[in-house]
Amino acid sequence: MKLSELLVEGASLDGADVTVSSITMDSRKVMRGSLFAALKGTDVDGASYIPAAIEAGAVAVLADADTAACAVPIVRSDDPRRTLALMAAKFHPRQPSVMAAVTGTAGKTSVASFLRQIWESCGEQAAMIGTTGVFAPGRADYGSLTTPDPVLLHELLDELAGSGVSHCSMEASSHGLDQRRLDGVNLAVAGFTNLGRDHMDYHPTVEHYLASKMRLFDTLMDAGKPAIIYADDAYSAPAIAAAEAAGLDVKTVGRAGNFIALKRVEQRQFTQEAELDIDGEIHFLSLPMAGEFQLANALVAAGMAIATGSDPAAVLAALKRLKGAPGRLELIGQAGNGAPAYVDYAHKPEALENVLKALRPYTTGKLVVVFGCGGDRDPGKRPIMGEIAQRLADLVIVTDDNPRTEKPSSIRAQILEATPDAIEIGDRKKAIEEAVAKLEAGDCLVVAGKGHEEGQIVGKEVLPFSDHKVLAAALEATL
Ligand SMILES: CC(=O)N[C@H]1[C@@H](OP(=O)(O)OP(=O)(O)OC[C@H]2O[C@@H](n3ccc(=O)[nH]c3=O)[C@H](O)[C@@H]2O)O[C@H](CO)[C@@H](O)[C@@H]1O[C@H](C)C(=O)N[C@@H](C)C(=O)N[C@H](CCC(=O)O)C(=O)O
Ligand SMILES: Nc1ncnc2c1ncn2[C@@H]1O[C@H](COP(=O)(O)OP(=O)(O)OP(=O)(O)O)[C@@H](O)[C@H]1O
Ligand SMILES: N[C@H](CCC[C@H](N)C(=O)O)C(=O)O
Ligand SMILES: [Mg+2]
Repeated sequence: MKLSELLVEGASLDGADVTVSSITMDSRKVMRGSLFAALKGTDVDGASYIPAAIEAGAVAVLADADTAACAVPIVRSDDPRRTLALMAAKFHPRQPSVMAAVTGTAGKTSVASFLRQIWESCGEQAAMIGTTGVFAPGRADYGSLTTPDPVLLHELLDELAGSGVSHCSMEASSHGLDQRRLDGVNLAVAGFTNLGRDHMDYHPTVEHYLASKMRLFDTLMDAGKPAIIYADDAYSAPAIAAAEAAGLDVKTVGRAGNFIALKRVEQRQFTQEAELDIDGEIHFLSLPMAGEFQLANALVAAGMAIATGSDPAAVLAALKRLKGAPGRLELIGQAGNGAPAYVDYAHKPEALENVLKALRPYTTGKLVVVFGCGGDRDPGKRPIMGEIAQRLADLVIVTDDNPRTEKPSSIRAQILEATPDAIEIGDRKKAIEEAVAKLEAGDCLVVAGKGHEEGQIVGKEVLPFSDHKVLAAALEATL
């Protein structure tokens, strides 16, 4: 493709109009004919790799407006990340015709998964892109980033559209939004679940974190398009205000919802029965999963489906058959004495609090939690999560999550500061086995933090590890 055909608003070409055969933001992936996007990152400035990229065959460079001239044409931009995403969208032009993105601190993966399931059940060719991977008819790829980088994302959307996918849900992480990874995605609907403490290692303030999330509404959506907002969160009001200011068609769901109003909910151990008011009509819903937060996620997903044209009756029918996303309050099994054991992806304070509160009503004996915190991530959440576990569980086992490049024992020590009664077992497998061994009839166990993950990151290495497999084996041994 000619460079001039890839040019977008806000970018100008300094040099000849060459033919570009691929786009990349990583000098190590440059091939002959590539456009190399030199981006300022958190660790390094991509501009320092321009000579290496040209050496490797780059025929053009995309960079900051003030970048010095080099041996190849330069596309200059005041916002190179956005320009890169918009150029990638032109280079890979096809997208599923109905694209949906959901943001929020917790619930994105669940909403994206629920929305895909609803669409599928309504007969659509549906896909989802998120933390757990890419899922589409005949395709299940294990994931890495929640929101892929823009080049990969647009390539993927083009591929999905080409394979017949008409509907696609995706997660919009705050990193993804801030780094313009989703720019250029033609969104039909956007969703918001909630806002809590997360990624304070990346965002300087909560306001910055919220503003990053609100890019979904104020930059990525065209005025008049629907925004589905969960109404019962502490941050619902600012999210509604941001969406209204962007001229979106705001529809709210939840107890205070105007689009889908939750009138009543009765929790059972493995299901919940709800009454919903949609357009003045009361509908009964039996959701086949535990945890009121999952009902909140289901309402956001249902709202997004209805707002993009799905029939409300078909959507409600789909909700009755919904499956939880892998590793989200997932019941793995029961010990020989009947005590249930779950895996959950709670790796941030509000999530841990929610999951423990969701399980408490069905626990006649001890509520047992095994968890740790990831290394190279916000250390501030460690004692907060320790305090939550101390307050809401009866037996706490503090173990390792993904230590990454940090010393595992010091991560554990920061959690243990606030959970003095906890047992410390660094080895995650032993911790899970010990927890199962301590289960008595009436107890309930949740292994939190790693959810669907299939590896444990120690140093720079990913060692095979699955909470699901370890827990299932430990439970099996008690039968
Ligand atoms: C902190 C962060 O978000 N970093 C992301 C960011 O990297 P960066 O641009 O800051 O990278 P950098 O290392 O400073 O390099 C700057 C530039 O130089 C380039 N470079 C670097 C070295 C070289 O030899 N040649 C070269 O060209 C890099 O490709 C990059 O373009 O952009 C990259 C491309 O999109 C991402 O892969 C990378 O994600 C890292 C791996 C990561 O761990 N991110 C996590 C924190 C993340 O994004 N998480 C969110 C939220 C999770 C959730 O809550 O669900 C997610 O969406 O997954
Ligand atoms: N609506 C919600 N409110 C509060 N907590 C929730 C909600 N939904 C999910 N959780 C908790 O957060 C965990 C992660 O859920 P999910 O994967 O759906 O969210 P996410 O936003 O995609 O998270 P991540 O940013 O880590 O990918 C769940 O395992 C559960 O503990
Ligand atoms: N997408 C999140 C996942 C964290 C999962 C948790 N197990 C941890 O390692 O902290 C991140 O990269 O921050
Ligand atoms: Mg997710």
